[in-house]
Amino acid sequence: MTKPIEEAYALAKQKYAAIGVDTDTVLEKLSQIKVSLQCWQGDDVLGFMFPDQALTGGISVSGNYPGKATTPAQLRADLDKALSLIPGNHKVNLHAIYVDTDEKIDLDQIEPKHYEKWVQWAKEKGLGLDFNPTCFSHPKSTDGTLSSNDPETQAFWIEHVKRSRKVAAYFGEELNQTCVNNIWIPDGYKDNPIDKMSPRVRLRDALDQCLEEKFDDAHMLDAVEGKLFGIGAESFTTGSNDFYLSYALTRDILWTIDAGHFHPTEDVSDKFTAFLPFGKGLMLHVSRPIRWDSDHVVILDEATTRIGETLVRNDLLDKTFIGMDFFDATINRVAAMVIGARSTLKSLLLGMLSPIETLKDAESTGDFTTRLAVTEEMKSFPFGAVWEFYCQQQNVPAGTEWLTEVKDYEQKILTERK
Ligand SMILES: C[C@H](O)[C@H](O)[C@@H](O)C(=O)CO
Ligand SMILES: [Mn+2]
Repeated sequence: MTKPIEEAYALAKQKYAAIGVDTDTVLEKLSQIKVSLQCWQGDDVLGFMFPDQALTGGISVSGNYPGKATTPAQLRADLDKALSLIPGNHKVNLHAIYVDTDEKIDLDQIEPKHYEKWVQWAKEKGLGLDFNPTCFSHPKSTDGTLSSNDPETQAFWIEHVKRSRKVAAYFGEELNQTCVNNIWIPDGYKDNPIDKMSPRVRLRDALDQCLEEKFDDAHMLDAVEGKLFGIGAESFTTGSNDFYLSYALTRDILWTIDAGHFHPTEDVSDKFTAFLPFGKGLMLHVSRPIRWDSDHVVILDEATTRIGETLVRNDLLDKTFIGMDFFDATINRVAAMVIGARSTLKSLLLGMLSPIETLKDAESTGDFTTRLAVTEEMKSFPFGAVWEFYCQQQNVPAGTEWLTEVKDYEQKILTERK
């Protein structure tokens, strides 16, 4: 422990204690939270199955920063580096295309054995894993996937999603913790469709087939991720947010809320308490949309802060799986992971460091003056001192020192990659 960090924490602790917040308890609580680090930030969403296939599905990565991972071993090394700079014990989120096998297989052939090395690594590092079927960047995804009106194409994707659920359940069993299997498809139309019903009925029925096999909730939970629009599907998204909200509620599965998948002025955090009185639980894709679903690296902006605050203030952490979803190739990809994860954790810490009961009391007695005054004053409380102490406690660099480590890694490892 460095002395200045300890001293600053001692002062901060007193200041928070004066308003009824016990910082030691807060840090203990924060250390229990897992965020799921999306592996696809490490290689621009290419994966190892068809790495030469262009990224499709209306999502896009910009930039060409040197050193992206091109093998599973490289990606794991990058994740190791990133995780060593993020306080706490977390999960890694894989897409199906991140197989680690010498076999030449297609998406409708994946099996748990193709991901064994990921599981072995996760066990060694004490990590959890999440999973996603990859319903894009594939020759069969150009005209729809699960909602395709071509029975052969649709059957291919149903098989892929069924197999993805088996892989997810295998992860959960092996790692003894829930693996979320998140289903997102890019199906939609560039221009106004005439028939808006049939694609959605096909999607509903296809999903019902995918979900037929039952798994233990302790190992695998299904989640469905809606979206407003994608590039090339601006007029109609089959798996829209309303569609999946209804689907998740009626099938008792998780609803995935991606921060970039709504109208820009919507407050995504406001959706948590609209869904959870009825729904099983949420999966979050914490992201940063700039004008569109641009998947910028998460920072501690107002939207992210509101996500953290809402989860904490409303006691939603037990029902919410927190993942991140961004991919930026204009900066060092390992740094991107670290920045996004640290910022997400900071939003949770900020939420925990408020005098929630005092604020709730003020609100329930109609004292909105106190509610506004205290929340504003909290913004200049010594949150940074608590964060730095937490980093130190968790044996990760407290401040920008982590960047020195990433720069060093870049020089020694990333720049050597072809
Ligand atoms: C890789 C994608 O981000 C992802 O699977 C999906 O979650 C999404 O957000 C598409 O916009
Ligand atoms: Mn997403």
